[in-house]
Amino acid sequence: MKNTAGGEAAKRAAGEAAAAAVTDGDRVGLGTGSTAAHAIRRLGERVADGLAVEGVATSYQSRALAREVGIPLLALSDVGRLDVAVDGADQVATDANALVKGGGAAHAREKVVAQAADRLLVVADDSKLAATLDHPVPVEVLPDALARVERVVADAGGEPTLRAAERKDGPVVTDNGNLVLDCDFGGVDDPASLARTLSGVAGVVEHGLFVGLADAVYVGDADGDVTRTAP
Ligand SMILES: O=C[C@H](O)[C@H](O)[C@H](O)COP(=O)(O)O
Repeated sequence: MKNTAGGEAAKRAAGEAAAAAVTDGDRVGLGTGSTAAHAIRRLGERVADGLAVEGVATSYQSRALAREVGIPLLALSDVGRLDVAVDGADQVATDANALVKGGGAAHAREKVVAQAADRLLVVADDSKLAATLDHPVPVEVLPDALARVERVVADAGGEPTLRAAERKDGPVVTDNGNLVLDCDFGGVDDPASLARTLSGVAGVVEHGLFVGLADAVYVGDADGDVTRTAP
């Protein structure tokens, strides 16, 4: 669904619905990706109409978009608490309790923002829902720890693939200067347990399993309808 007109309508509907839940005076985490971008654009329109918010970007991309649409920005490094964050996901468990994120390699900053926010609003089109998470889990890795992390992931039953750059020879390098392993574990029956395992490995900067962080999930469909669910 990602590049279809229906997919785009679904993403827009979800993003704009979550942007409507931001209130005057909020400090807002601005997620990364094509769905969060719709929320950022809508927030920019609301700022132009007088909404007073301050944004904290999760990536180069979301910072550039927020500047373009006129959202005042604070640096993530200066902010310890946010009122709300709006962010996308690569896959969402139907019980809304666990997500896979990091398709754009922004999940480390996204998780800092998600944990800092009083409310995390997740936005997604309906193709992202899954009863069992089976999307490869992005793992951001210190370059020197690559071989070690690959080994641990394999021992845990995963198949790690170093993410390759497009239009550049070699690997993706994150905004933080690290590498990304996309780790295919098949179906993840216990996301919390896998999250603990990955977090315990030295050299793992952050992984893309977000467990128990979402406060609401806005799911859009091709007709532009949005369902809001909470775990
Ligand atoms: O690193 C990127 C983020 O986690 C994105 O929020 C995620 O990949 C979803 O992106 P999109 O809305 O473009 O599918």
